[in-house]
Amino acid sequence: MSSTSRDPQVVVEVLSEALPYIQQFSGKTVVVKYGGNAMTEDTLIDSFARNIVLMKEVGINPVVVHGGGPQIGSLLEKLNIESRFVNGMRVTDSQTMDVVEMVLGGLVNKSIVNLINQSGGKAIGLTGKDGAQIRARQLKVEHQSPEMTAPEIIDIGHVGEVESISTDLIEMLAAKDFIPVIAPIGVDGEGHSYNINADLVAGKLAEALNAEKLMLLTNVAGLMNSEGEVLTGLSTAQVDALIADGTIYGGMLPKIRCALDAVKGGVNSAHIIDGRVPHAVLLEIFTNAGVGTLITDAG
Ligand SMILES: Nc1ncnc2c1ncn2[C@@H]1O[C@H](COP(=O)(O)OP(=O)(O)O)[C@@H](O)[C@H]1O
Ligand SMILES: CC(=O)N[C@@H](CCC(=O)OP(=O)(O)O)C(=O)O
Repeated sequence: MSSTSRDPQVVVEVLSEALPYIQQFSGKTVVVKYGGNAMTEDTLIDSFARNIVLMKEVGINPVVVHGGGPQIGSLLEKLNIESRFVNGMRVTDSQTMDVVEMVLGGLVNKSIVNLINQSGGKAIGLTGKDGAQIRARQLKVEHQSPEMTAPEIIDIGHVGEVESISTDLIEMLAAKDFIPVIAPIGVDGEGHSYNINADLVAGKLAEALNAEKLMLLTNVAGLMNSEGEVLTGLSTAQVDALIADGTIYGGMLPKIRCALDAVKGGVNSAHIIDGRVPHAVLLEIFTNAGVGTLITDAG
C-alpha cells in the first residue's frame, strides 16, 4: 500500500500510540548494533537508516555500532585468504587485519553514514582509533575440543577486547545532533590496531554511555532453543546451560554474553532482534510487539 492510500485516521492513531514511548525515551541514549548479516537487502538498509533518523528527530540519541563479518569474508575470499573462526571470533593475522580495517572502517562504515545522511540525518563515521576512543588489548581465547581434557588458551592474532572506552567524542557529536556510527576497531597504547567483535564493542559502549537500551540486530528471530522457538527473559545460569549443551554457538556466543554484561553494567534492557524485519528498530522502540529476545538484569 502506498503512503497516500493509507487511511489518515489509522496513521494518526499509530502516531498517537507512539507518544508514551517517545516521552519515555526522549533524551535517552540507545545503542544499536547493526550486524553484517542483517545488511542483506538495499531496502532493509534503507529502512534501518530511516528508523535511526526518526529516533533522532523525536529526541532519542541513537549511537550505531556496525559489524560487517560477511563483507570482510567476501573480500578475503576475493583475495584468496581463508576465513577462520574460534568461538565466534575471526582469526586475524596482519594481512587479515588490513582487510578488516579497509572493510569496516571504509566500505561498511561509509555506506551506513551515507544512507543515514540520505535520509536526512547527520551521521559521522568513526572507528575506535579516532580520538583513541576504544582502547583495546589482545583477546586470549579459551578453546576446548571434545577430545581435550582441559581448555587451552589460544592466540588468534590481532583480535581485541575492549579495555576502556572514552565517550567524550560520541557525547560531543550527539549534543550537536550528529549520529555517531562506530566501526569496531580498537587501538592499544602503542598504536596497534585490533579487530573487535562488534557485539562486544556495542555492549561496552552501551555501558559506558549509560544507555537506556542496547539493540542487537541480527539475521535470526532472536536467541532460539533447539526447536527453533525464540527464548526471552533468560538468566545467566540458563544461558550458561544453553552454551554448555551447544544450543548457543558461533556468532550468538559474543552476542548473548555482551547483552548479559551490558544489563549487569547498568543498561536497562538489551534486545536481540531480527534485522531482516523491515523497521525492526521502530517496532522494538515504539510498539508493544515483542520482537526477539529481551534481556534484563532481573532475567
Ligand atoms: N541459539 C541460537 N539462536 C539463534 N542463533 C544462533 C544460536 N546459536 C548460534 N546462532 C547463530 O548465530 C548467528 C548470529 O550471529 P552472527 O552470524 O555473528 O550475526 P551478526 O552478523 O548479526 O552479528 C545466527 O545466524 C545463527 O547461525
Ligand atoms: C574478532 C571478530 O570476529 N571481529 C569481527 C568484526 C565484525 C563483526 O563483528 O561483524 P558482525 O557483527 O557482522 O558479525 C569480524 O572480523 O568478523
